[in-house]
Amino acid sequence: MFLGTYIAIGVALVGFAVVSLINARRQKKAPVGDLEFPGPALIPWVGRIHDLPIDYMWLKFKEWADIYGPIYKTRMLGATFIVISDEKMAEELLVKRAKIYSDRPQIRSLFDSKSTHGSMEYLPLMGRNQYWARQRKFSHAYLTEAANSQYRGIMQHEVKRFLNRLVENPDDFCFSLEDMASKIMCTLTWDNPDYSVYCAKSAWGLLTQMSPAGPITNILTPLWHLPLFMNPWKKAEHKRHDEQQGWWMERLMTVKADMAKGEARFCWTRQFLETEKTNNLSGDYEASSVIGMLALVGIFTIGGPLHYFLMAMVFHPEWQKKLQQEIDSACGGEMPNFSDSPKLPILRACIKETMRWKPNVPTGVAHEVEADDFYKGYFIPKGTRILPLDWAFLRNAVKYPDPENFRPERWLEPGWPTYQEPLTVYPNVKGMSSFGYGQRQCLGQTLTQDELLIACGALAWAFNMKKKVDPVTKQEIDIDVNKSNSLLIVKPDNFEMAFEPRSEKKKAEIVEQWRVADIKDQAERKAFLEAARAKYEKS
Ligand code: HEM
Repeated sequence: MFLGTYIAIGVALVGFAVVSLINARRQKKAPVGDLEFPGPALIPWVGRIHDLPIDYMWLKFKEWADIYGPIYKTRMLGATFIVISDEKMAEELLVKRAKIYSDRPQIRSLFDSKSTHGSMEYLPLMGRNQYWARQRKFSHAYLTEAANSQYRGIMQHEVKRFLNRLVENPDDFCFSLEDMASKIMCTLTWDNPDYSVYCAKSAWGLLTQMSPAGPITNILTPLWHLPLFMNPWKKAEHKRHDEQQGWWMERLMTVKADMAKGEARFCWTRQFLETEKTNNLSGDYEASSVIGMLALVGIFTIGGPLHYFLMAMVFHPEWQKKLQQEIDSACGGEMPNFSDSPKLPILRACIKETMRWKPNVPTGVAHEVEADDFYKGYFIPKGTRILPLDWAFLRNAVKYPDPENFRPERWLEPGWPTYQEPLTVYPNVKGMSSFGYGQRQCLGQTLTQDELLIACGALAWAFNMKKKVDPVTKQEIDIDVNKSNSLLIVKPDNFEMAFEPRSEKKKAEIVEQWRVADIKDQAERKAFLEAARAKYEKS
């Protein structure tokens, strides 16, 4: 870095510190007579940034919850956080008072993440504004409609490809697993699974950019305000942003061009373009963004539980066995289908317990408060960020005895606090605290539930999932279940394991099922195109 850059950084930091100190002095104090939230002692301006680790931040938040209680306050570089680790309290604030608890904080290292200035790009990060309201409605309609019709066939197709890839190249499973999730989303959005690799890369680019563990400018926020010519973070974000938006727009334009020739099959983009006049989005740019965003979200969210399900199976062969027995008897030897769900409580329990054991949004997603408020005698000023700490909710030993361990029986056996009947319906993952709260609750719950059911069911139907044996030392290769990234949405670090087809017959079946599915898909695409071209030529 140039000397000038260091000087500018220094000036920016000092300037920011002065402004923040002035703001801190001006900051609203709890009205006299009202309680101050408990919480760790705070250093002016810095708050607790000095001892809040970037890695596995949720563990520190939980540690503080164990000391300061289920609701406490902390500050980081000028922002006030209320951290909640009691589900009832989260509901009281984020659901019952959703009217003023549903905004989002600004993410420093994204341009206009809240869409305050009309960028309309990132639905989950938007403030509670008009763009958010209409995009939420739009996405909700698509995810619901898709649940009823389109995506189930797409999921089954991609799961068959995934199993075949595991037979052909088992060591590449971390890639093929995420690629499966990406292909499902790329087919739903643009009817083209070949976009999957780029789309997944783009998804992680955005997720990194918005996470506290991403660019330093999300923590040392003043650095973001350095002039562009000496600001590598802003330059990098310009590049990432422009590429991503350009790619999303290109996808929409490709579908539009195909539609003009009658060559576009069903996908969300075609659906948008057909109903453009009746839906209330502002046009192509906004539509390309909301659709592109859904594609990205469906990749980095579902990847986490899929990875952790594999780990759970490796470490709990007894549950793997029970699961395989359940699938074999309930599905008559076939790969599980959506309609088998009522007969597969053990599968649903293993999936739900995976999401409880290793929640993949462990800190929760922050809501920002839009007006001064009081809760249990405590003052919550406007602008406070509320963090529903999912890691703590799911480690509540009263609701989840033996919380550190993978115990699917807590969903299956009477006597456990979480047991619920009928087992044809429960357990299921919808409504888990992991999907958030109130007006901002996750829109992808049905899609998640269906994809996990089909993918995890297929894995248990097809393979014995085991530790891998090192070919040289002949020792089993260990897996560290506690190592992951520390982004807002978590997945474990790549690990090694083995996928042993449960029999030669099954192996042949996996290969054959994919061969047939692939031929059918290609034939359908070809027939559609030929029919469209014939029609076009006639007209
Ligand atoms: C394991 C899977 C998933 C988890 C754990 C998860 C979790 C979450 C969480 C915690 C939020 C924020 C809720 C809040 O602020 O209170 C959220 C929002 C959202 N999720 Fe998911 N999600 C998952 C999968 C999906 C999928 C597959 C999609 C769609 C393809 C999706 C679409 C969305 C959208 C659009 C929002 C923004 C809602 C808004 O801001 O109004 N999610 N999700």
